[in-house]
Amino acid sequence: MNQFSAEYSPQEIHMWFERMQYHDSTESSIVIAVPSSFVQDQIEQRYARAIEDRLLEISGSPIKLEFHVQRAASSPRAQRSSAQLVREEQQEASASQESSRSAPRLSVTTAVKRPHPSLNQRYTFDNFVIGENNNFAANAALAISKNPGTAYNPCLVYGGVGLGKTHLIQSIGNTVYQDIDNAKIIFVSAEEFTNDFLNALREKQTAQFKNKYRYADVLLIDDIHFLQGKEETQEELFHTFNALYEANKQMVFTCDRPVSELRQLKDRLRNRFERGLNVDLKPPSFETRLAILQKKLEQSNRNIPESVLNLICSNVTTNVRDLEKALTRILAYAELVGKDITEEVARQQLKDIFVTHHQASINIDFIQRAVADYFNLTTNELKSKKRTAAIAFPRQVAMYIARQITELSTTEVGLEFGGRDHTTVMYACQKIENKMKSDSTIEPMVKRLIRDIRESNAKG
Ligand SMILES: Nc1ncnc2c1ncn2[C@@H]1O[C@H](COP(=O)(O)OP(=O)(O)OP(=O)(O)O)[C@@H](O)[C@H]1O
Repeated sequence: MNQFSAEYSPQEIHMWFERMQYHDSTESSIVIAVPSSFVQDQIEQRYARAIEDRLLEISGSPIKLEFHVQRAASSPRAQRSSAQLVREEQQEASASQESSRSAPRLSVTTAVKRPHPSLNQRYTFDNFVIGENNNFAANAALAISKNPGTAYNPCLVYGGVGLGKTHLIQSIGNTVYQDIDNAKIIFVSAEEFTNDFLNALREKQTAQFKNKYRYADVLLIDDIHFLQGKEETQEELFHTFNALYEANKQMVFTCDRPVSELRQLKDRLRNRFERGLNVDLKPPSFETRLAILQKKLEQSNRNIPESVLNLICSNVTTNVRDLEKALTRILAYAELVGKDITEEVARQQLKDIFVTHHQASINIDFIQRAVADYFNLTTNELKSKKRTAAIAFPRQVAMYIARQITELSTTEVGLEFGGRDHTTVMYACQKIENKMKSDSTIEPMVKRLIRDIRESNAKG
């Protein structure tokens, strides 16, 4: 390391080199122990190539640098949460940055930059309210943004409409963009990726296309369910995926359902998506909905009575975008018409948004009531934890019907049946499908129930 001291500042040596320890070696590699993935990533990006070049000079044969993350079990540092560690290391990194020379590849930056051209500046972690429905996904996204290309790669965030998927992956992009100089961040919807690819084919510019996507440091693709049935684009994404994965570049995708439920997706691409961390976003609880509205009010420096906030949160339950829409409308009304916002005004102005949400929930209520009546049970029994055959089978029928005639995902159906997991719903649907094949009485029964439910729903 002596030769390095002439080239690097004392701060850099203290910050990075003194945190490396010899761990192991083979003929062609040296394994270095480091205290965290973040340190590993930084060393890889800043110095690995220079160290490997120096090792080649000294030994005359290529020696690869490998890393082993080793946290001291008993140190107070090790007892802190990984999020705290990431934060601390990030702060230390920023502090040491001032005195470090500019790195040849990616390096941490402290200056606030101009917005990224394809990212919405509003989509940041600061603006994202974390509740029980999204804390796993939000913390994963936060960890990725501090340490791209390491622990959670690839990551797939899935969930229903308007629950914050785009907000979360763009927050990753915005954070990496602000924190790391020269990081090449690509955010596209799956539709844009497809169009880009088809244009490249048409214009015979596939080499440019490959250069664009296969040299990204962070690739963010929104709404991958759009790729269903698009075999050529899937094939191209498969190769893009492999190139980035091999190069330890971060990929994050979003989808409106678990990948296992995407029907027209090639297995090998599905396997790639499933290889990393898959996290879901559920609809927010009443308290989280309230916190989201309060945050939006705070940001716009406005205020509305608590009773109106409660009214909105009680009536808009499954979609944060609609929650925002309701708030925006009521604030605009107050400003343009100059009236105080009362519960009555809110009820009047938000009638259509409220009705849409009630209709969405009526379907599943109808289904549960109709199925419970048919089997002479109560809806509470259907939603209960009881697993006796007399209840389990009707519950599976109700779940199957819910999947057939509503837009709800398996995650959402699971929530409506006492907070069950989406895999339970998938299992139930499979079970009913099998029974319909093996027992000729089942299919007519399910079809009749579906017809009755549709008719009574139409009558209102
Ligand atoms: N937890 C949250 N805190 C604050 N705002 C949120 C939260 N979740 C969602 N939003 C806001 O709700 C709106 C919809 O979110 P977003 O577009 O990210 O949803 P989505 O899941 O990508 O929807 P879609 O499936 O329609 O693409 C955005 O304006 C976003 O900022």
